[in-house]
Amino acid sequence: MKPIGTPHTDHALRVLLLGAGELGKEVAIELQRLAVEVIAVDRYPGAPAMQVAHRSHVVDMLDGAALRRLIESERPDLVVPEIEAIHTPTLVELERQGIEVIPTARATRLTMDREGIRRLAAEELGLPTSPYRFCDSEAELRQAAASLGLPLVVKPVMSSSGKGQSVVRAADDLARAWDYAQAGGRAGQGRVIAEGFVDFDYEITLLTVRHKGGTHCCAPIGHRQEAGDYRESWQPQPMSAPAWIEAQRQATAITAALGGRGVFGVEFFVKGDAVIFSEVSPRPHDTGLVTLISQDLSEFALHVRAILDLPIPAIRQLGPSASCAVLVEGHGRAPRYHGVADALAEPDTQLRIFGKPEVQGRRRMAVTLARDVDVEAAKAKAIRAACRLKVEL
Ligand SMILES: Nc1ncnc2c1ncn2[C@@H]1O[C@H](COP(=O)(O)OP(=O)(O)OP(=O)(O)O)[C@@H](O)[C@H]1O
Ligand SMILES: NCC(=O)N[C@@H]1O[C@H](COP(=O)([O-])[O-])[C@@H](O)[C@H]1O
Ligand SMILES: [Mg+2]
Repeated sequence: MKPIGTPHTDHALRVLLLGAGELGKEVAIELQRLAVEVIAVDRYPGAPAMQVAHRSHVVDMLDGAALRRLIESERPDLVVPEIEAIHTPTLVELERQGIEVIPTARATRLTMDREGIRRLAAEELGLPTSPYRFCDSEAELRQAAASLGLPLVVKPVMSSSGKGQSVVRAADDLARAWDYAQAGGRAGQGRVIAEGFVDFDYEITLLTVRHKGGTHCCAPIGHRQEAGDYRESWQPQPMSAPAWIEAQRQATAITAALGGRGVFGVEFFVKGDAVIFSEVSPRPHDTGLVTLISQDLSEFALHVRAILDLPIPAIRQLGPSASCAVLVEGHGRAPRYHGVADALAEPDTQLRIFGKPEVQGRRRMAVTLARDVDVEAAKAKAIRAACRLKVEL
């Protein structure tokens, strides 16, 4: 890795962020603190990370030719994907030509497609997962339901944050689930995964950092999801000793198979001592926003240290903590935020407002963060803060 230089000069160390949402904004801030030049890219202007980057581009990252032109003109030292919806075959080609992709181009290709990561985890590494089938038509979905049984979770193979995802509890719902997945998938029509419903006690994200000194799993993050999107997360989630050991084993195995350096968000379902792999993000995870208040080095700071080949000698926990997503529904541009003072009135409370320029439907616009004597108290405090924030569209 060349040394850190001075932004806006020939000596700058330059990072290109593919995706400029709330997670990228925090990564950009951490890079800015070290005088790394940040170039933020997204599909729309005014995206959160663009607001704190040195410069930005609006590009359709699913367009391989446009992505190649952008990367070849910027010649960044590191390409850091922040979302899944990227033309990853182009990243694979560019990596062969010497462009460094975080964590690796192959990891971004495998994880942008639920089929790639599921086959790697279940079929190559033998990790326990929900039973599953891939289906290309409603008829195949019916066959999957007959063989796997109900309930089933149906998801487009290319989607995130629960888009196009639904739970089928009765055979009558299969047609609706198929249509919903077709409308909600990122690349339009296409393949779905049908997964047997896992009846878990709780679910976790294990933030796993691969860095020059080795691999480290952060304390487990518990979270609650609604409609496939996270609502609250907390750290640490209490776990039995065998489940904790098994989750770390699986997280180490899947991240080693993906390779490269950086933070991964490894998602598991836990039932008793049984740990079932769900999926993994080869980048900071939304449920990991809680680490902005729970750790001395947040997942964003850890990602930056890992990708710049800097040491991570210790990660300190600051106390039981929680985050609460602020979802806004409606239609409007340039929202205004009321009740910020009320939201921040209690001790050990923080807020991040992402600065997204508009809402069309439902969108996560902010997150509240809280620390308290235990995770239940922290969660209640984060929810109270979120309720006090009023977003005017
Ligand atoms: N097979 C399953 N059994 C039970 N619950 C499930 C199953 N699959 C998904 N879920 C629930 O739906 C949530 C979202 O699923 P998943 O993580 O696969 O979607 P996603 O769109 O990739 O979300 P994100 O991008 O936010 O991680 C899970 O966290 C879990 O709560
Ligand atoms: N679960 C994935 C996730 O949380 N991704 C985060 O949401 C942004 C997109 O938000 P938007 O849909 O509001 O533009 C992404 O850019 C990323 O920061
Ligand atoms: Mg998920």
